[in-house]
Amino acid sequence: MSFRLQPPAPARPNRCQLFGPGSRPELFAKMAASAADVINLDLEDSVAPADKAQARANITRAVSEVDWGNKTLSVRINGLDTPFWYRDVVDLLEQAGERLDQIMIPKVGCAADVYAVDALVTACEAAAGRKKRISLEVIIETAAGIAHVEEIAASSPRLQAMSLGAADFAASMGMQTTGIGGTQENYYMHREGAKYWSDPWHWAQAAIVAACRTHGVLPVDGPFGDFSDEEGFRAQARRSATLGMVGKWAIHPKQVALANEVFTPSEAAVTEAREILAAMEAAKAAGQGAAVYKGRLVDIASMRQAEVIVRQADIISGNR
Ligand SMILES: CC(=O)SCCNC(=O)CCNC(=O)[C@H](O)C(C)(C)COP(=O)(O)OP(=O)(O)OC[C@H]1O[C@@H](n2cnc3c(N)ncnc32)[C@H](O)[C@@H]1OP(=O)(O)O
Ligand SMILES: O=CC(=O)O
Ligand SMILES: [Mg+2]
Repeated sequence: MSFRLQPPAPARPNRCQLFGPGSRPELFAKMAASAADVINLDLEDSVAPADKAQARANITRAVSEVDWGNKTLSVRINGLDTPFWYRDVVDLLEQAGERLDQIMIPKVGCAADVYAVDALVTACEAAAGRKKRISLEVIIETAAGIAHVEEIAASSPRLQAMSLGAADFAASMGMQTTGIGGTQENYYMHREGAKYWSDPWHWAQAAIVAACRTHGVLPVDGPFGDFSDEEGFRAQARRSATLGMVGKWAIHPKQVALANEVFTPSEAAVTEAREILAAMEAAKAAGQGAAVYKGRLVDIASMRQAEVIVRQADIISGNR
């Protein structure tokens, strides 16, 4: 390990973030009753400009009126290039109840974007005498966002999570697709008459995971637009989990169970992780730094790998 240690990410479940437009308040109770760990009430792209004020009022009321249980309650504000975002922050902080946990900033392009929202949140919190410190999450969904991903991950002690927003990311990068996540028809290699599809989101996900893990932020995979394609969602989510992401968005309630399934370590994986830890404890007691587990090498690095899985399972079961 470097002299500068890697800080742990917040110890809270974040397997699924369920989105719903602020302009559809009839969905709020259904969202609250879902099995998602995080609720994202949206003021941004799922709300038409003419509906922004009403959506703000709907959300402000629902923060206190709906029973959100033990979910993380987050509101996605409008981007810093719009005339809406400051009013989103001020109204939420002045009028929404203490139940609000988090504000999501879309289309973040540099650390100063987070600094600006942090400064406004800090002033509003103090002026309104709010007791609970609001946390922040960001979406990386522009060319500038991915180019500055590391400084964004380091931007504020309030920052808890960072998502990849595949739709806006594709648009900003000039990618020739209207697909939101998943396999892209024209992204393949060709060999001996066969096509081998590759994953155009992989490199951005890996950059987000590295930035997040360096600075103790939760890395999250964003939307998968085709909610009728369950296997497509599973495949993308499994890849994200394997890369180190902790969860994925649901843009339809059908996707909540899929995300929870993929981002909850299986019983078999947890059992194996615990067995590796036990094998290594026995090896250490015998003065060894390495051991054989089921015919393969395990050493002290294997303990760190196993601890990732056990920690994730413990966070989800509420043991941490
Ligand atoms: C690229 C991005 O920025 S993604 C993030 C922003 N986008 C969003 O927030 C969109 C969120 N999703 C939605 O608005 C909707 O799910 C839509 C538009 C995709 C589909 O809406 P509908 O046509 O109403 O969906 P559908 O008819 O399949 O709904 C089935 C049931 O789930 C409910 N439902 C639909 N969406 C949601 C939701 N987001 N949360 C909770 N419940 C929902 C419906 O009310 C319906 O309930 P019922 O069985 O009691 O009648
Ligand atoms: O905001 C999300 C996206 O995919 O764009
Ligand atoms: Mg977006």
